[in-house]
Amino acid sequence: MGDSNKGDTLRLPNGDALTGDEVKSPFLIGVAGGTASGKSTVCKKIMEQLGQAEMDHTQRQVVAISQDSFYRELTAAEKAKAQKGLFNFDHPDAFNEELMYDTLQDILKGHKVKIPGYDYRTNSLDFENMLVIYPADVVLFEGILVFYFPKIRDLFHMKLFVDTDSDTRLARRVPRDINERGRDLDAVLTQYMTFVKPAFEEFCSPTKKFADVIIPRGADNTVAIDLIVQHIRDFLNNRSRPGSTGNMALYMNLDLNASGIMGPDHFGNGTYNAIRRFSTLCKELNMQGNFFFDTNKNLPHH
Ligand SMILES: Nc1ncnc2c1ncn2[C@@H]1O[C@H](COP(=O)(O)OP(=O)(O)O)[C@@H](O)[C@H]1O
Ligand SMILES: Nc1ccn([C@@H]2O[C@H](COP(=O)(O)O)[C@@H](O)[C@H]2O)c(=O)n1
Repeated sequence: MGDSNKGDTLRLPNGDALTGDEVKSPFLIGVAGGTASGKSTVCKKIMEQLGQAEMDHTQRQVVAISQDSFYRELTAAEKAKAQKGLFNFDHPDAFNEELMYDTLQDILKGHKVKIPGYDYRTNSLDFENMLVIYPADVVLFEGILVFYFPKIRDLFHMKLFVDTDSDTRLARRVPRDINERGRDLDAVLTQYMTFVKPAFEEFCSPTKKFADVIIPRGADNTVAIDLIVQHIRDFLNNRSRPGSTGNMALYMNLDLNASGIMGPDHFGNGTYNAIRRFSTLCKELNMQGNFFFDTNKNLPHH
């Protein structure tokens, strides 16, 4: 970070100030996309390529969290409905928005947090298997509706949308739900037609416009994943550089389409060069159809 930033107030993407010990705030990446689009697989690949997957949880620089941990607890009547496949888990009301927001805020403040796992067989949060999220440099938060709630959307430094066609998603969801989530074929198809598909069209798909980067074909798009991995590497290197304040928000919260207005005086030269490299690569990949970069920046947010 250049001297020009000394004494600046460090801020989260939503404008909240960070002070003192809180400056080791992680770079928060939102990963949205329809069911079975490959969100978890993309996150897993990113973690693997960064050598994080095999690392002890307490030591990881990059961690991934699922929005499923923020489903709200169901009433007895809702549980009964869910067991018959009659509860809509794809509607925004199925999530605990406040808890999700507070937890992400805690993470951005560099705090250790505990979140429950999720058990699809019982449609309930799994408090027996709490996940401890240790402070990290980069946090990936993935889920179908991570860009739906404006307050939460504004917390992300970077927003990725995994864009896989709906036939492929359904073809992947069916075996996954049968083999891993304890469902039968009829129930999967009925739930898909009754809730999943209409909710995708109403709530998830429209959030694609908020993405900074759209990844066609999900985890198959190795070019896009390599680029994102390289970008995160640049971050991690920049953060560990002597003299860096460690504040990712100042590094990342920028409009690359307008990056021509920023000169090396704004950042250290290493950071500036990393941004330029990223920007150039994005333009090239965009032209090759591997990546859509910031396509809808000017659309209204609602
Ligand atoms: N590129 C891919 N090729 C083949 N199968 C895939 C691919 N990406 C994901 N899958 C499979 O599809 C299913 C859904 O993928 P997942 O990453 O869990 O999606 P999401 O997190 O978006 O629901 C999983 O069984 C996963 O193994
Ligand atoms: N008890 C539950 C909770 C969620 N679902 C479905 O999971 C989908 C979201 O997870 P992905 O990994 O597919 O993104 C969502 O479409 C819900 O329908 C469920 O079936 N049961």
